[in-house]
Amino acid sequence: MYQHVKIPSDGEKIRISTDGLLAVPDNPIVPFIEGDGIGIDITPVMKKVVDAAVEKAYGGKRKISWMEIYAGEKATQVYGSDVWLPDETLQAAKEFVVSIKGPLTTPVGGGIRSINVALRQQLDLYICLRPVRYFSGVPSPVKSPEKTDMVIFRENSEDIYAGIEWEAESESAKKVIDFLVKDMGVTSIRFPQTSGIGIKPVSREGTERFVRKAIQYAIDNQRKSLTLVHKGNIMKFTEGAFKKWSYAVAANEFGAELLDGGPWMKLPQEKGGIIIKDVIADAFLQQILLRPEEYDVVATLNLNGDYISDALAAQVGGIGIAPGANLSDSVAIFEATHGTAPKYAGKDQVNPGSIILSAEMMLRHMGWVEAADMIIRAMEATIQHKIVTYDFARLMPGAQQVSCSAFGNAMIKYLS
Ligand SMILES: NC(=O)C1=CN([C@@H]2O[C@H](COP(=O)(O)OP(=O)(O)OC[C@H]3O[C@@H](n4cnc5c(N)ncnc54)[C@H](OP(=O)(O)O)[C@@H]3O)[C@@H](O)[C@H]2O)C=CC1
Ligand SMILES: O=C(O)CCC(=O)C(=O)O
Ligand SMILES: [Mg+2]
Repeated sequence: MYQHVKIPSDGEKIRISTDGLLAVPDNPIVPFIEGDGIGIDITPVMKKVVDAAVEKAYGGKRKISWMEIYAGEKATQVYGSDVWLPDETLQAAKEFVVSIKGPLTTPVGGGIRSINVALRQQLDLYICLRPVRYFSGVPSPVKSPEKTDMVIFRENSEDIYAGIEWEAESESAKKVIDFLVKDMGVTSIRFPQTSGIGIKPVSREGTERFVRKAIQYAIDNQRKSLTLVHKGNIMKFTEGAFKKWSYAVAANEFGAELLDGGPWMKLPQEKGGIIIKDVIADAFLQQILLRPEEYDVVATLNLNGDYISDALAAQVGGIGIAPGANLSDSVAIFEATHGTAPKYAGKDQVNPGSIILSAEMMLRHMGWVEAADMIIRAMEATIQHKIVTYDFARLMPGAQQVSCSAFGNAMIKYLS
């Protein structure tokens, strides 16, 4: 029973069958969170484009029944001023299996650090999957943006994002520092009286389940390489262990063998002969600009993945068209890489491309590939016709600058 969520009477649930595959009815109920800030602009446009693509692809045989669920500022209006992430939102995301969300503001002074992070942790959405590809015609700060074609696997449940930290000069921080100094023999806290403390948990189990999925993705999608991006030279038992455990999964579970004496590895030919390699995070950030064609699937921890997502998005035109998915072994929540961009909220101005492409990933995940393909073609055609929102128009001579909703309407016109 739901208190404020209205289940559409004309739809059916997506289910997970006994073999672990999705069973998607022709009229699935898909929960959506509108999102804060520019959520009010982009989410309705995304729904309109998706509905039009599904209608066109399946001639009315298939249709999504959208069901609104709440998080962020809208949840506080519906459920009460302290309720940023209602339990029934989590329940609906689990029960209806596939959802999509707009961006959510991090509440100032609330009990929750980030509602996005809380959603990922509470539903154990341990993979953040963010493909980065170039759409021809998009303005980019690099000379050959088409060379960037990567898929980021960002570990989504561990690392410094676990939110284990204590404020400087608090009783808790003092206690932890005392323990570190007296019981653990730590001598390297430079200013113990005034240090805040954060803890970075990275586990073998978390790494293994995550990198297993990333390698399988690389095999299933015929990718050339998988690069582990880490800062293991400095953080040996977290980032370094991530690298070590990941190579071990490649060897023990996928039969990878050392390449030229290692540490790089290669999967057997029947698994695509994919190269498994690693690079230190700072070097990676310069190499993606200098030689992006050398990187394909990228597997990395949470904080590195956050930085890398925005950096790579910029290379192909910015976070206006950067899609993503948060995945567990059962539940999926699709969302854009960008945030709530508050200064543009309600102005019908921003690029709805990120959430539309996130919905495209959702349709593909559901097996509705014809509608997904149509969305990709419509995005390509709209940009080719130089019909773009402000973010692209400011770097694109001769472009026709349109509003967020007009961009969606242009995409609908070019659905084919
Ligand atoms: N998953 C989520 O829900 C996320 C939520 N957040 C939250 O969002 C809030 C704001 O974060 P902030 O750091 O400003 O980052 P944002 O991603 O919200 O915005 C930063 C800048 O990116 C550009 N931008 C973002 N979205 C679009 C779009 N759709 N179209 C065109 N340009 C876009 C704008 O650049 P310009 O000004 O140059 O036009 C904008 O000012 C914070 O509360 C943060 O915690 C942040 C990231 C992810
Ligand atoms: O939750 C937030 O405020 C930030 C999330 C974020 O930056 C991301 O998912 O990339
Ligand atoms: Mg981010």
